[in-house]
Amino acid sequence: MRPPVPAIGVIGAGAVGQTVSTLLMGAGWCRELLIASGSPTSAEALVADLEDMQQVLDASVLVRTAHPSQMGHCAAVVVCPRAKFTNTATADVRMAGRAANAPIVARLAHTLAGYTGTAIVVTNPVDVMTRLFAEISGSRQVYGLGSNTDTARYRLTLAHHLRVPVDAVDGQVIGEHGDDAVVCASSTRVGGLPVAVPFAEVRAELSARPRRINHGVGRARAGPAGAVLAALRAALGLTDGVIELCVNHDGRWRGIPLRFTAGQPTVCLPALDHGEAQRLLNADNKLRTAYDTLTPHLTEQEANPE
Ligand SMILES: NC(=O)c1ccc[n+]([C@@H]2O[C@H](COP(=O)([O-])OP(=O)(O)OC[C@H]3O[C@@H](n4cnc5c(N)ncnc54)[C@H](O)[C@@H]3O)[C@@H](O)[C@H]2O)c1
Repeated sequence: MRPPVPAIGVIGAGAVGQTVSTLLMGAGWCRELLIASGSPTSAEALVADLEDMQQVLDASVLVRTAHPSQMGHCAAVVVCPRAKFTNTATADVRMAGRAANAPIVARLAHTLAGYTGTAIVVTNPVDVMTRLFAEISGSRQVYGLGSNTDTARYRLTLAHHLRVPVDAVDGQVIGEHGDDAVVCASSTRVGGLPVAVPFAEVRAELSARPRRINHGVGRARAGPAGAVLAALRAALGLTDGVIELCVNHDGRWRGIPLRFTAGQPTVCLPALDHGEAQRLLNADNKLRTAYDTLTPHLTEQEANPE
C-alpha cells in the first residue's frame, strides 16, 4: 500500500531529530523524509545512517538532505534545532534556551513563511518558540510539543504512587512546558474516581525525570520523539484522539488538550478549580512576558514578518 503522507521534513539532526527520523523510517507512513541540520555534515550523516536502516528493513521511505526552503511541499515539518550554548540554569531550565534558540527559530519561520502544512515545534522554551514560529511564518497549523510528555509523566508518577496500572489514571498537565506547568488535579480520575494528588511528589518528578534522563543518556529523546509521532498522526488525520499540544487558545499560547478528528483539532480543556485556573493565568502571564521581551535577542529582520 502507498504510504499516506507524501513527505515530512525534520529540521535539526540532534537527539530529537535523529529519533523522530528513525521512528518515521520504521513507521513507514511517509514516502519521503527530508533532513536539515545546523551543518551539512550532521544532516548527511543522519541521512546515511537512515539509508542503512532503510536497506536493512527494506523500508519504503526515501530519505535525503534538504534545506528548509525546500520543505514547503512537505505535509509536516518538525522544528527541533538547538543553538550551541551551555545551559547552567538550575530552575526554569527550558526558558534558559530562549535567547540562543529564538534567532534560529525566527530565521526558519521566515524561510517557511506562508507554510500551509503542519509544523510541530519542539525547540525550547517550546511555548515561546511555537508562538514565535507561528507569528513570523504566518502558518496556521503550528503545534508545540511539551504538555503531552508532561501528561505522560504525570500519569506514570501517579500510577507508581498509587500502585495502579497507568491505564487506570486519567489526568492532564497543561499550560507551560516548564516550571509553571499546571497539574489538573481536580479533574484527575483513577479508576473513574477522584483522587488526592501528591503534589509535591508529582512536581518533583516532573522536574527530576528529564534531568535523570539527561544525566543518564545525554538528552531526552524517546519520549519527545514518541510525542512528535503521536502529534503528527493526529494532525495529519491518520488517527483520532486527544493530545496535549501548545496552540493559540484565545490569544494565549499554552499547552492544552486537543481532540483531533480527521486532523481537525477541537479544544477540550478540563474543568479547573480556582487554584488551577489561577496557576494557568500565572503561566500565561509568564509566557507572554517571555515572548514580549524576546525582541532584544532578535535582529530587526528576524523579528519582523515580511
Ligand atoms: N518540547 C519538548 O518536549 C522537548 C523535549 C526534548 C528536547 N526539546 C528541545 O528540542 C531542541 C533539540 O533538542 P536536541 O536534544 O535534539 O538537541 P541537540 O543539541 O542534540 O541537536 C540540535 C541540532 O540542531 C541543529 N541545528 C543547530 N542550528 C540549526 C539550524 N539553524 N538549522 C537547523 N538545525 C540546526 C544542530 O546541528 C543539531 O543537530 C532543544 O531546544 C531541546 O531543549 C524539547
